[in-house]
Order: sequence, then C-alpha cells, then structure tokens
Amino acid sequence: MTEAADLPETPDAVTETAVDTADLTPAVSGEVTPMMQQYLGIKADHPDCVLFYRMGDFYELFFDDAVKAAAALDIALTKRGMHLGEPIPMCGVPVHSHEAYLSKLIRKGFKVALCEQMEDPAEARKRGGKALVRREAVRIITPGTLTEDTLLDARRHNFLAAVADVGGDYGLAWVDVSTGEFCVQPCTDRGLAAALARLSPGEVLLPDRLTQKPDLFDLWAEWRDCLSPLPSSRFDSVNARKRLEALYGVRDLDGFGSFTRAEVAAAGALVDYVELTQKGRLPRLEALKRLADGATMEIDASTRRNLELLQTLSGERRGSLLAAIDRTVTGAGARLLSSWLSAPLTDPAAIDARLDAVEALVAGDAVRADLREALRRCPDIERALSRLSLGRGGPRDLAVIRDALREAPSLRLLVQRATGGGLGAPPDLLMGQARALGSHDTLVDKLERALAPDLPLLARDGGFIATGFHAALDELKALRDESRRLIAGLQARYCQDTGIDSLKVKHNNILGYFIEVPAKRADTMLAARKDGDSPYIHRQTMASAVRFTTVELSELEDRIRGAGDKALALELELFTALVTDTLAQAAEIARAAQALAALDVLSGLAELASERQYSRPVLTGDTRFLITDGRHPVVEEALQRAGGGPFVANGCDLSDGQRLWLLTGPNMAGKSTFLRQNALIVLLAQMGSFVPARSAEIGVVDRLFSRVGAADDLARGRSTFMVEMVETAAILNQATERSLVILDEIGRGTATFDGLSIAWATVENLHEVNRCRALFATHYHELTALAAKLPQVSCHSMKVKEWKGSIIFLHEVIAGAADRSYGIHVARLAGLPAAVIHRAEDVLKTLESGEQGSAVARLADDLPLFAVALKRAKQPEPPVEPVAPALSAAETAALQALRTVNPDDLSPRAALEQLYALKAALSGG
Ligand SMILES: Nc1ncnc2c1ncn2[C@@H]1O[C@H](COP(=O)(O)OP(=O)(O)OP(=O)(O)O)[C@@H](O)[C@H]1O
Repeated sequence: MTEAADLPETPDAVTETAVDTADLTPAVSGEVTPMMQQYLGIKADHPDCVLFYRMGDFYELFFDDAVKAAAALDIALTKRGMHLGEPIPMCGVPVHSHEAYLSKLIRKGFKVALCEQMEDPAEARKRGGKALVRREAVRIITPGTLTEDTLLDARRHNFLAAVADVGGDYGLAWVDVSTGEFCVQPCTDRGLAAALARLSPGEVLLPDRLTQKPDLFDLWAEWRDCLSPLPSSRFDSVNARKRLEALYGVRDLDGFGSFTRAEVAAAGALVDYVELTQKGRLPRLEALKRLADGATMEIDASTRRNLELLQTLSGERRGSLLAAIDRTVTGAGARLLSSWLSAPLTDPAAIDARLDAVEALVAGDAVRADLREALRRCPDIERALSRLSLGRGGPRDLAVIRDALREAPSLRLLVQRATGGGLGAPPDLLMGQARALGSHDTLVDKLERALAPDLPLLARDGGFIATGFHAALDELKALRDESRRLIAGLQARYCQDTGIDSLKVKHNNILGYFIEVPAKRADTMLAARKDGDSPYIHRQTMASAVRFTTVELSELEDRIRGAGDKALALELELFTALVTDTLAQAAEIARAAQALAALDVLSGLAELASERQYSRPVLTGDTRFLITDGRHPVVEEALQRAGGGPFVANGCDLSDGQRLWLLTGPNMAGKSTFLRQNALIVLLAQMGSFVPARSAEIGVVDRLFSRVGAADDLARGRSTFMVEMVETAAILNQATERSLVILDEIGRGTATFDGLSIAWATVENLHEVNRCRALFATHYHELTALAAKLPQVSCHSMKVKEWKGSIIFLHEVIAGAADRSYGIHVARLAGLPAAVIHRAEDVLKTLESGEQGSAVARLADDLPLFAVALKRAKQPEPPVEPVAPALSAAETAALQALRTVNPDDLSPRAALEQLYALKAALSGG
C-alpha cells in the first residue's frame, strides 16, 4: 500500500482543491450544480456500482453509495452541499490508501466504479474560470476482475466464471483476469455444481433466466454471494462466437478446438463482461482451452469441504491438505498446486507424465535444491504481465518480468540435469517446461539497462529510468537536480538575510515553492515589505506560520518545473516503449511463466516426497485399490509437530471380492482418520504426487464422494440430519463402478432404528447398484451381519487393548468386526460424572440382555434381499383412489359457502367476518 509519505510533493501531481461545498451547492435552491450533473450522469451509467468520484486527492462517495459504503467501511458519514433542497450524504477515502477500502468493499460483495479526473485542473481552468474538470469512469471493479497484488491473494487463483445454457446443455467458462488463463468445459447440471466447487470462483456470471430455474436453486444458494446475473441477451451464442473470433483475430474458432454452443456462449459473455468492466481494455487472454468432460476427477462441494482439501471446515488454510503438501516457493507455483489438487486427473498416462517428472526430481537431490533456489528468485510474472497489458502496470512490473526471465537460462540447464530415477534423459514433461522457458536475453538485457535500482509503484511518479540509459533524459535530470540544489542555497541565504534560523523553503501542490517562517517571526518581514525595500512577497497567513515568495524563487521554480516536467514526460515515453517491447512478447513470456509455475509444483512435490518418505503410486485403468501402510498426510504431520506418538500406518485393499469395507470400532480409535487417508491418497496420486504409503496401486477414480463429519447448514434451513441425507442421496444417485465412496457413520443423526435401517439400505444399495469401491465406518455393529449375505462386504475394525478397566487405542485396522463399541469408556475418558457412567453401564446391560438386540440380529436372515426391494421400488406405485370424505350437513354447507368467497373482493375486516360466519356454519349455527 502506498503510504502518504511516499507521495511526491511535486507540482506535476494532478490536484484540485478537495471537496468544495460551492461545487455541490447551487446558487438557486432546487437547481443542480454542474458538478452534480456530471456526477449524476456517471452514476446513472453505473447504477449497480458504488461510484468512487475522484476529487483531487480523494475519492468521494455521495447519496446512497455514501450511506452504504460508510457503514461497510466503518468510516464517517457526513453531509456536504445541497441537492434539490436536501443536504447530500457524503463520505470519502484518500486516493493514496483507497485500495484497502476497495478491497473491503469488494470482499463484502459490492462492485465499485472508479471515476477519475481525465485532465489537469489547470487545463480545465484554461477553458474558463468555472469550467469543470472532465471525469470518466475508467474501470469497474468486481470480485472476479481484480488485478492488483494488494487486492489478491498471491497463492490463490481468482476466477471469474460464466455459466450459459443452450438447449438443455450447460457450458462453463472461466478466466483468471490476473493471469490470462481462459478455459471452458461442457457440463450437465450435476457436473456444473462439481465444476464450480472445483474452481471456487470469486464471481459467477449467469443469464437472468437461469436464476429462475428450480433445479438450480440449491446451486445458486451455495454461490449466492458471488452471483452476477446479466440480461440473458448477453449470452447469445452466435454473437459470442463472433466476439471470440474477433478477440483472437481468427476467421473460425474451430482452430482452437470444437466447442458446444453453450461453451461458446459462456466464453463470449465472459469476454464481454471483462471488456465492459475494464472499459474497453482487454487483458491478455490465453488461447481458449477446453477441459473435456471427465478429464478430471469429479468431486462435489461437500466432499471438498469435508476432506478439507484447500481449507479446513473452519475456513483456515492451516490444517488443510493443501497446507500439508505445499512446498512451492512462488505465488504462481502455489496457485498451480492448488489447481492440480482441485482437479486430479483421470487419464493414467497424463498422471504418469507428472509422476515421471516428480520421480526424476526426487532422485536428484542436488538438482532439486538448485532448482528451488533459482525459483525462489522468480517473482510473479503472470500478474505483472496482466497489469501491463491492461495499462495498469508500473515500473516494478517490468522489473518483475526482468528478474524472473533472467533465471530462465540457468533453470533450463538445471532441468537438463534432472535425469534421476534411472532415466537416461529428463522426463518429457520436464523437457517441455525447459523449452517453454524460452529465450529472452534481448528483453532482459534492455530492461536491465533501462530500469533504475529503486523503482516507484507508479510510472507517473518518475525516477525509474536508470542513469546512462537515455542521454537526453540524463541532461534534463541534471538540470532539475541542479535547480534543487539552488533552492537549498536560497534557503540558506534567506535565513542569513532575515536572521530567522527557522525559515524554510517548502513546496505544496497549491502554492508551489514558498518561504515559510513562524508567525511570531514574520512581523519584521511584513513590516519591511511595507517599507518597500524587502524582496519577500506575502502569500498566505496561517495560524502558526506566514508564507512568502520572492521573484527569484518563482523564476527558479519555473526552471525546475520545466526540467522536471520534461524529464517526467520523457520517462513516461520510455516507459510506454518498454511496455510495448515487453507486450510484443507477451505470449512467450506467459509460456515461460507457466513453465516456472509447473517446475515449482513438480520440484515442490518432489521435495515433499523426499522429506516425508512418500512413494510413487501405480495408476491403472481397472478398479483395483491396494494400499500398503498408508498414512494420513495431515494427521501424521500434526502428530509430529505436536510431538505425539508415531502415526500408525494402515493398509487398505478394496480389490474385487472385498470392494466394500465395513469398519467398526470405538470412538476415537481412528476410523475417520483411516477413511479420509484413503481418499486423500487417491487425490494425491491422481494429481500426480507421490503418496504417504509404502505402496499404492489404484485404478483411477472417476468421482470421489465423502460423507464425513456433520454440520448444520442453517443458511439453507437444513438440520444436521438433513445435510447428511442430502449428501447420502447425492452419492447413491451418482456413484459409478469407478467411483470411491467414503461414508462415516451414516444415520447417526436420527433415532437408532431409523438410522440403522437407513445405514443398512445404504450399504445394500452401494453393493448392488453403485458397485463402487467404498469404505463405510459405523457404530451399528448389527450391520456386520451383512457380510454373510453380500459377497463384496468385508468387515474390519480398529484394534484396542483393554487394560485395567480402561482401553488403549492402537489405531490399527484389523480384519473382523469389533465385538463391542466402548462408547462408555470414551465417555469416561471425556470426564462424564461417575454417577452418569455407572448408570449408563446399567442401562447398557439391560438393553444388551433384552429382546431388541436379538431382533436386530435376525434382520439379515429375515429381510427379503435388497434385489427384491429394488424390484419393488422400480414398480410403479398403484394409483391412489381418491376417497370421498363423509361430511355432515353443516360441513357441506360451510364448504359450499367457502366456494363462493372471492378473497380478492374482501377487505381484511370483511374477511374476518366471513371467517366467523364459516366457523358458525360449521358448528351448525
Ligand atoms: N493411525 C493413527 N495413528 C496415530 N494416531 C491416530 C491414528 N488414527 C487416529 N489417530 C488419532 O486418534 C484421534 C481420533 O481419530 P478419529 O477421529 O479418526 O477417530 P474415530 O474412530 O473416527 O472417532 P469418532 O468415532 O469419535 O469420530 C485422531 O485425532 C488422531 O490424533
């Protein structure tokens, strides 16, 4: 954030006296001042935005905008001027610190239109004393279109997404405006939910019409804070195709791949929106890429949340899988890692390509260390490039590009040394990155020569071109600096002449250079002036100081301003030329940026594997699942950090014949940890990472589902049990033979028998219908009886040791069902009062000896097979015959009377009377 102190006090800053009440108060009440007319005109063009109206060194907000923003920003709401006889509510933020306020507003869901002064106030004055400074909205800032580093998280993508539908098909497009990544994918409505969950966009554009579609109500509720509905006409696929063809300068978009009409409509609407918000300036957008349906593992939003992939259930990064595996050293690498983790692949060959690269870097310790060291020196090119292409970049963005590209040659050499893992040559994926790094010597050399060591954030602050780069500029700067030395000399002379030690020559934007002396010392100077023999001309009297100038000082100021203005103008010209040179190679630079990010991710994954002894998984096209000595990546790390005992590794074999594991065991024994660790191992394997296991053979998983943990979704009016059932329903309706399902304690949120029955039927459905690989943890020991009936069900339990009336959790998964649940032991551990524990033991004894237990145990034998139940479910329900209710004469009369009533014709009072009359008729009155 630029601090006030960084702002140059030079005469060239664009200023205007901050809010002048006169500009906002009409001479005749009821009229509208020219400035207010200008404001209202711009505001009318941006009705859905908060308008930041630039006035000198402030952005001012008026009327409703001021009221809303003052509350959201917690800043003072005041009143300034009059409009139609009423005072105008107003608040303002300083320009130099406005980004912090902007970021707060955007995070709270506002859109902001930035309205700038388009000319120097001096220019406006030339048109006439009262002429208004020209202003225009130069940009609309929305959550999905941010580019400033201060508004973005360096380690996270910020996607803007658009959804379109054409003839029942959906198309999803997304772009990261700050990096230029631009993709589309075809979707079904279910796939749409999973894809949005994967991208986690900051803003979602959609046609108005879709907000009314009942099937999607739930989905929109989930994204309600990010939705930007637009007129449906903006999603016209024919216009969108033309828009995209014009963007890429091609005659036919098919050269980029074949896209559905819905995809084209979504991508076109996105480009339009970006152009609209950037007021006609498009950022550099990469060639449109298509993510084929099924190319990545489908993971729905609740599974992502439950497995705490990118953040924990409480919303923190720390404690998530991402935080545990992130060893990247650059922002771009961190963003790519999070994309890979969000979208694990399903093609074994593509996964193997990544694993080959990781393996080569695991084996080459020295290469990896050098590579990571070089990457650490690479700043974020992607975002710098995007700011430059939007005309919003500064000298530091050029330096970023220079510094990162400078590393390309040494990185290329390092990659060529990555031949570890018994491979004769570096793996293809690494070599591909080495080539993509490209050669940028000429540009780097030019930027190295051009840029000064200390760079301002904004080009307009000047002083960023290195001495020696441009002779004419050096001359102007020498002249300007010489004049500044003369000013210092003048100050010394004036101190001596007046005998006032505290006399200073100062500068501000309104007066320019002036001489300032404390008020109590000014009398002699003022008196001398009256006598006519003083060079000091009075300019301004303040409470504590008096300001003067001299003819000499004014002349010097003109010289300084002349040289300074010329130097700055020349610097800006040189800046534009450097930006043009850089952008001419934007595509190559972007490729290099992506290669840097990929190298960072691959070497980070290798670092992780070597640090934590992960091993390379084997991915296949079948449905095998064999993990030996698997560990939970997050719990293992947490245990280690806390200095706890070692993590107990556990295997899992879901091969044919035991596709569905029923896992029983006491609370706290480690069931959830085991369930999750297997899901996380699959995720890691399919994203191309080594895994925390001695070995892992996994037939690629198409969809991953988890029903673990429980939380209310009060925002959507769902109780814990309802959430559980909605998630279970999604699994049973969607899991395929290639899916992996993790279910933790289904049915525990309701009455015991209801819960058991639901859990029972769920296991049967998974076994008979979904036929997927599944892990099912439960406290319902009765379920283990199913193992006898269902060939793929295999019972496992968590090993515990009883010792002196207490239990010790061994965290080891063993074959067979647990014989008891130890719930009361855990309750004792948790500190429940002894009386409650004793009473609970008595109750348990009674229950276990009673009839209920044996009744449940007989379930497996007595119930018809699930297949029979399934057949029954598929038969159409017999039509329900309407039964005419028998009514009394009084009821029939009341009903008759009710039919004749037209509620719209009744006043509230008459309605109440009718109601009394009906009640009376009912009781025969
Ligand atoms: N394999 C393991 N090795 C070492 N410690 C473990 C292991 N598994 C779990 N733990 C420890 O035991 C704690 C409880 O594990 P977890 O939550 O998985 O138990 P649970 O059986 O699912 O319990 P509940 O039924 O109450 O949910 C974990 O927080 C962890 O500290």
